[in-house]
Amino acid sequence: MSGLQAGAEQRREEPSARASSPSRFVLGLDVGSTVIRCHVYDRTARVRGSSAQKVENVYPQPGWVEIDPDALWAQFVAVIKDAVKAAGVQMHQIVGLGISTQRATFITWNKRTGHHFHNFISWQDLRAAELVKSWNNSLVMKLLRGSCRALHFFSRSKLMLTVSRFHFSTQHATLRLIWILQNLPEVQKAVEEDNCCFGTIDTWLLHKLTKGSSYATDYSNASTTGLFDPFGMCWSKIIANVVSIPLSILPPVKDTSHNFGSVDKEIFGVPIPVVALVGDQQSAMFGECCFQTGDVKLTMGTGTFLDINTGNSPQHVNGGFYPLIGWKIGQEVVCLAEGNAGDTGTAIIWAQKLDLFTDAAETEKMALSLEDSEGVYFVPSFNGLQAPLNDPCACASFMGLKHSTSKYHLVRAILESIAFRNKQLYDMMQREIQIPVTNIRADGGVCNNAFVMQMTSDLINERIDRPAHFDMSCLGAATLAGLGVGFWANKEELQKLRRSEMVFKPQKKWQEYEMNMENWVKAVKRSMNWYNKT
Ligand SMILES: Nc1ncnc2c1ncn2[C@@H]1O[C@H](COP(=O)(O)OP(=O)(O)O)[C@@H](O)[C@H]1O
Ligand SMILES: O=P(O)(O)OC[C@H](O)CO
Repeated sequence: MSGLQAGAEQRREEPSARASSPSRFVLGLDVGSTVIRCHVYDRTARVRGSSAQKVENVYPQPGWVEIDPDALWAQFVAVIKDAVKAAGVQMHQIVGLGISTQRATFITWNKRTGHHFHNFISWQDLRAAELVKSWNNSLVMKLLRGSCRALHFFSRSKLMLTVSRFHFSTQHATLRLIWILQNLPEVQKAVEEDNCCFGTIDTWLLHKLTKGSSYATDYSNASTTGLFDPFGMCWSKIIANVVSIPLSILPPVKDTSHNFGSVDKEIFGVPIPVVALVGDQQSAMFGECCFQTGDVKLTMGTGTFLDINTGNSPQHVNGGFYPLIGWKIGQEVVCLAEGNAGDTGTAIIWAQKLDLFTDAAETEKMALSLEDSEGVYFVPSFNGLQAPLNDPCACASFMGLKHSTSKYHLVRAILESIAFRNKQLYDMMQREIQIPVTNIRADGGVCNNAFVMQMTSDLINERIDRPAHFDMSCLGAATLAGLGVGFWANKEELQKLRRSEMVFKPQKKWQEYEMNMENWVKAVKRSMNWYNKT
């Protein structure tokens, strides 16, 4: 959320909307990597009250990123109470709760006592980088890929093709979980005694909200762990067998919009039903009403996530874009292909901490006050480089610094790097996914920035629509929940409620950026494999 200066923020909204007050509401929550927020939505999908708090990541060692589950739980409960209060409504008026979460961040806990064994291990955490490298180069994986290639040749099975190209990544939960099992004997012991539960944030929040009576995840979250087979729509026996993760520690997978159980009465005074669990990118896709094949959304939050709706069957893996389940509602399954860049908002926050500016909103004017970055390039790689380069050992860097370089050039170079990464991801999507793009819609905190939005539109030569409210993960979770309890009738109704704030149209030709982008790519290449050299 832009302008979140203090630890917390509460907003009261739109008195005109209040006048026509319908008496029932749904809550949409987004547990992001930077911010945890809750909005109270009325039937017109207007926000009636909000609350947000900054997520405190813990960095116990370089490359390690964790979240304290007790702190997160306290914040989760607080933002719900504060948002409902800010909306001026009562808890009993809330008909359902939808929760969207950062994905593949996981925890394990003791099945009998409910106590967690360790902090959440974030999707940004790099502790498994060595494991990833050795597994990807292992004989087992080479044999697996080779035999699946042969099987695909005879069967034309998309699953076989996907496994033949499968590579682990640190963003998958799989090898971070293996790291935990190898390094925390207590967890390994619990697994052996059938006393260990694995959960991504959605599963663990559900466990807390229902005081241990519900244990589940949804298809969208499961499909992002790296342990799921989107073709069979179940946990992947192949991957689990290869790395020796017992399937018994994984939660049952349910529809995205589903009655997951009710919040224990002691928490909010009334038993609110939890009616949607959804991964944040899939949720943003739903909130943006990207319901048709070819619809694209570009989320620029902590990281950048570019997703395309690929219809009702998953695409096989081609290298950079990975197949995911968008959502499953009854018989309807919508699949996505996604590519991502790990460092977007993280670069803005880093620069802010260095006092290059005091508020992220200033960056736009700083960049626009210059003709160009004077040959300064930034490589956004605090968390390694994802596809198409896939290098967890790349470093973040500035190149081309001069005596004349000011903080304005540095800020412009950071913003340009976000747009260049967008272009790189968009080109990869076009190469790998043979589906014509219909609409492109942006969201996430960094889409506040008109400089980044315009430059991205120029670079990809497409119109990009920015919605009126861009907390799309909250809206997606709320609308998935609302559909589940009949608050809204169908997706057509949701489409009518969607409000666009601005459409960015290409203004400059790609050729005008070509040389700069080539230089930026050169800087990126020089930053690769850095941590192997030291
Ligand atoms: N005007 C802006 N220009 C650039 N970055 C911005 C702007 N407003 C907010 N941000 C950045 O957006 C990020 C937060 O985005 P958000 O979507 O809320 O994150 P997440 O959902 O990943 O927690 C922060 O890094 C913040 O600095
Ligand atoms: O926290 P966000 O919004 O950047 O999203 C994180 C992703 O869900 C990780 O897969």
